[in-house]
Amino acid sequence: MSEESRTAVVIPAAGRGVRLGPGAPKALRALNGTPMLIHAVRAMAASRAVSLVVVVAPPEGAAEVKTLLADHALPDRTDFLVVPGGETRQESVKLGLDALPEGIGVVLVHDAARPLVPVDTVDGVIEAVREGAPAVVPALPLADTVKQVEPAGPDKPGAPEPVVATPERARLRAVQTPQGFDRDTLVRAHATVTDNVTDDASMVEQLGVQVVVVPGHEEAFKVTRPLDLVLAEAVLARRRANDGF
Ligand SMILES: Nc1ccn([C@@H]2O[C@H](COP(=O)(O)OP(=O)(O)OP(=O)(O)O)[C@@H](O)[C@H]2O)c(=O)n1
Ligand SMILES: C[C@](O)(CO)[C@H](O)COP(=O)(O)O
Repeated sequence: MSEESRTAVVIPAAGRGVRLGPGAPKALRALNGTPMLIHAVRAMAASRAVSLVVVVAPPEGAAEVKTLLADHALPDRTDFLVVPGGETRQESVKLGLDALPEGIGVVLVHDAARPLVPVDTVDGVIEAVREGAPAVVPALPLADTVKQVEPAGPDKPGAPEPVVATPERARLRAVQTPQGFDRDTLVRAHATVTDNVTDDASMVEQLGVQVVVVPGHEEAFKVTRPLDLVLAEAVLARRRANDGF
């Protein structure tokens, strides 16, 4: 592996988890007794291609996150850094990018809120970037039909919303993380794009750079609402049962 193709992962973990309900910051909440963040860090460090993981911690929680990383078994081949996060996911990712050392050529951005992504998905994204794609996102086809609506607005919750269009489902994909990038492309996107967007790949799209999709995985789902915790614990239980055979 050339020095320039060394791969780092930035894990934005500074969100509050409002949609999950009251409690600790989402990344620090437990899944089967282990913080979600530790599951996510292990999922990234499971890839032999990953040499550095930068965790972007809740702003007041960097010391706690450093202690968590020290207290849990993690692969020796991977280095870890912790930096405090920002007000938005975008700001947090930028703070993680700013902490990257020289010699990293490929950067993955992975939500702490997707703790169960399998290593094959991580490796698939890294491989596509190393083969020359500047921006790669894992994604799945949709199970539901999607409608574009005229949103009712926050002051009218539950009000009927007029449908504007029904995009052709076969052309849509639900995008996951880790999203992988050539480092210079992602740094340029974060230096250029000022709109608040919901993923890093759309910032790269705004530069006019081609983003490509590779297969995602059902277990890379994002823990967003309380029911997702139930699903995550069921996935962990199934993995444990399968390991037992
Ligand atoms: N200021 C922020 C906001 C979000 N994130 C991270 O971005 C990822 C995706 O965000 P999301 O699932 O929306 O997490 P929260 O912002 O915590 O959720 P909510 O919107 O329900 O508060 C999470 O790993 C979250 O920790 C972050 O690092 N910094
Ligand atoms: C980056 C992401 O996970 C891709 O699906 C998603 O856009 C994050 O959205 P969130 O609202 O910040 O959870």
